[in-house]
Amino acid sequence: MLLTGQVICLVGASSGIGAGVAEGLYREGAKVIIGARRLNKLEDVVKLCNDNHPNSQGQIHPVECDVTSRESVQKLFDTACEQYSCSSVDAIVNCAGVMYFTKMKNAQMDQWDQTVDVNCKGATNCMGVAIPPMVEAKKGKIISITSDAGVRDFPNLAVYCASKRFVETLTEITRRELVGTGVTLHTILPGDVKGTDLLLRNTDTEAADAMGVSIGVPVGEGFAREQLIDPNDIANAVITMLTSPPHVAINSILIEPRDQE
Ligand SMILES: NC(=O)C1=CN([C@@H]2O[C@H](COP(=O)(O)OP(=O)(O)OC[C@H]3O[C@@H](n4cnc5c(N)ncnc54)[C@H](OP(=O)(O)O)[C@@H]3O)[C@@H](O)[C@H]2O)C=CC1
Ligand SMILES: CC(=O)[C@H](N)C(=O)O
Repeated sequence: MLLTGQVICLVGASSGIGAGVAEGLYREGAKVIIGARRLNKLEDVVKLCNDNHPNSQGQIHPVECDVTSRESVQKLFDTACEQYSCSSVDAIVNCAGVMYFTKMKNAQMDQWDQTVDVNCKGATNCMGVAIPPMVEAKKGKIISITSDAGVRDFPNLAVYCASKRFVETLTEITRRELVGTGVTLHTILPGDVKGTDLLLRNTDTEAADAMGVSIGVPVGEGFAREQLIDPNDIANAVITMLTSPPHVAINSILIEPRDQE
């Protein structure tokens, strides 16, 4: 097992990519605290990990967490330290995010607010909570799942693309600021990942139709292009970052379906 003994906080783990990353970390023997708002779905993830990997030396515990609240993120971090008897964690992985296709002329302002709150403020809350104890401990990795939208322009996703660029910029500047402290920052930029809940709450059918995607269904359903990557591919990218040799920092991984334009 590649991650035996590593203590890892994982937020946004109740479905999709985060649930897949949780399984990968557990499979590799990590001690994981998983967080999200839907506690019942987190409990399903714990059960799935135990059922699928009965011989793992890993541990996994669910904690209700809303990344838009700094107190809630602090509670999750503190729970990890108490549960696993440490003053900091080896890594925090942030998979929490929302994505809404919206045409700017349709002014879906509540969805824009939520995008900024979860994607941007969620990232600053994770960093604000994790960086001070990590610097004190002289070690720690902060991994944010952003998107290929962090480096590519997708029409009908202006606020989402901007939110992902925010996290890319935040990460790169913080990474440079913390050089020499032992704390490193990383992003994973996925293309389309199948089977996740990301499009379930979309409502702007005009924007979705313009992109040729179906909303209200798991990502991938109704896509013209069949080949997509899956959450386990992202889990493997996270594990690659967490297991690099000490003198190496894999700062970013852009990972897309081979045939995505
Ligand atoms: N699927 C894809 O094609 C791609 C996804 N991504 C990114 O990956 C990340 C995960 O998305 P994906 O797995 O696809 O979608 P899902 O909708 O399946 O997962 C989103 C996760 O974020 C959590 N979340 C949302 N709001 C909050 C909140 N306020 N506090 C805590 N957790 C929250 C959800 O949990 P809950 O609702 O229980 O709180 C859920 O666990 C997102 O950042 C997305 O932008 C990037 C590129 C491609
Ligand atoms: C821009 C995209 O559609 C990307 N696959 C994402 O979900 O972030």
